[in-house]
Amino acid sequence: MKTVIVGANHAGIAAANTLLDNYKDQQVVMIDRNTNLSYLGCGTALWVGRQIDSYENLFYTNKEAFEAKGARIYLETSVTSIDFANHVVHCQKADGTCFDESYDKLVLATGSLPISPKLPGCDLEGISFLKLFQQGQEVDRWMSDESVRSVAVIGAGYIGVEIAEAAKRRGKEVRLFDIAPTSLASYYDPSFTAVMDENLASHGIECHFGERVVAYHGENGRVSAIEAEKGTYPADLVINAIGFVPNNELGRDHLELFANGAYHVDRRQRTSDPDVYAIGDCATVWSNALAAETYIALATNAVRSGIVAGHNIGGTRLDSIGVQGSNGISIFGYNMVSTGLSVAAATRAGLDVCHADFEDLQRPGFMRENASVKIRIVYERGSRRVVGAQMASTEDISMGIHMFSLAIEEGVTIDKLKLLDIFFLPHFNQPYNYITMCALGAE
Ligand SMILES: Cc1cc2nc3c(=O)[nH]c(=O)nc-3n(C[C@H](O)[C@H](O)[C@H](O)COP(=O)(O)OP(=O)(O)OC[C@H]3O[C@@H](n4cnc5c(N)ncnc54)[C@H](O)[C@@H]3O)c2cc1C
Ligand SMILES: NC(=O)C1=CN([C@@H]2O[C@H](COP(=O)(O)OP(=O)(O)OC[C@H]3O[C@@H](n4cnc5c(N)ncnc54)[C@H](O)[C@@H]3O)[C@@H](O)[C@H]2O)C=CC1
Repeated sequence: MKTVIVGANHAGIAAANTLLDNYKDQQVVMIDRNTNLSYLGCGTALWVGRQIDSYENLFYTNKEAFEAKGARIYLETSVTSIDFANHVVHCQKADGTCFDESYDKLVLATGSLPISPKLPGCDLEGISFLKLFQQGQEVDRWMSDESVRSVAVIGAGYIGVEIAEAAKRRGKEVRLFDIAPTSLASYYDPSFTAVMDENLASHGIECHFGERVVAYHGENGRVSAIEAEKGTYPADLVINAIGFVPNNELGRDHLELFANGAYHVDRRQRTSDPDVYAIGDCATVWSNALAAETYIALATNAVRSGIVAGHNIGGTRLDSIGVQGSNGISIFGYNMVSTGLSVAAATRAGLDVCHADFEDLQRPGFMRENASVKIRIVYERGSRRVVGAQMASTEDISMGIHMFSLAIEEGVTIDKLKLLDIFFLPHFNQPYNYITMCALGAE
């Protein structure tokens, strides 16, 4: 059996490794137009902000590793089109030479593309995105340029907030814009985003939320300012981070699509064409919180969907168990984690939800080291099943959110959480843990 995988980043890598490590009869061909693979984009802000020494360790595999496993892998090679009827992938190398690859099974792992604000002046030099390793290198070069004194970041989602912190850590004047009224509005409710906004402002980032950018301005072909609804501001470097769209350029005319253009897949990652699978940022996911298909572009989803597709192609039936979109962020030492739906997201999705809030110290007051933890649990009014949770603290609260992820996945109710067995040890938490107290406070 021959499987061709288009896209050899996180999702494609997971599918290829699953096939190569478990199904020795499989012939695997991987094709990617980039010069590199496995780059951890999450490291860009850490490296640009000099929180890690270099980008060297932000790659976790390479071309040779797949060749050693018997795969054929073509980098700097674009798939230009696919003949789905005859099972042929048309490819073009960087030097212009073309070749075809036939397939028995095809995996589309073509990921996502950054949304580009179509604004006047968008061709000026000094306007960047932050999707690729090469773009991270470009931004780092700009940050090292003394003439770059002010940086404007458009989009205060995860990428925008993280790169704004990085620019501040590099001593730049930083302005952060978003059309939403707060940062991180897609993931957290206002009582949480307000704390992040304060954290950003207190570290010197000028936040312009609820303010749309309308144009870039420049001199001698280089950006020098951005114009927004409430004013024009200096900007020697602009970083666009206003979200991703699924990259469906190869299959949109043949395969069934979700509302935002992602390939519709079933729980085995199969598209509407039985010989074609789609994984990662170009495909939909099943949300256990929504109990519906949706789109959540995360490396964690990319990897898991690659594993599921790999096993199904290899001959082992494996259904995706769905996702909760668990995610986290840490900005100037303030940590926020969330899973499932915020009240705002649940309401937008038409769910009738309630929520319980609580805030307390992590440990008993007699402990020398301590910090406050905010928590919100979101649950459906009728079924009382947990559909989301948000937590925030300077403490590492990441392990707590994994429990909520499992609770959502398994349909656990808020009432079952009230007396959940949670250990007590003063080093770690309080006799009445904030999860217990939050759940007990539910109506
Ligand atoms: C700055 C940044 C920080 C992030 N931080 C996090 C994080 O902390 N946690 C997290 O979970 N997620 C994070 N993400 C999101 C995560 O990187 C993506 O969800 C993940 O990369 C999706 O993997 P993928 O393989 O599906 O798609 P992609 O990574 O987009 O890879 C798709 C691949 O397909 C190739 N390709 C596309 N079309 C063709 C074609 N026609 N021919 C040949 N090759 C093609 C591309 O070259 C690319 O290599 C971050 C993203 C960015 C940009
Ligand atoms: N820590 C993590 O888990 C990380 C995850 N990622 C993932 O990568 C993907 C891309 O991240 P982002 O680009 O940050 O997308 P995002 O969806 O997280 O944020 C985009 C932001 O841009 C804003 N926006 C949209 N249009 C705008 C406009 N015209 N002007 C100003 N603001 C506008 C939105 O309100 C939103 O706040 C996301 O799926 C994200 O989850 C990225 C970085 C870190």
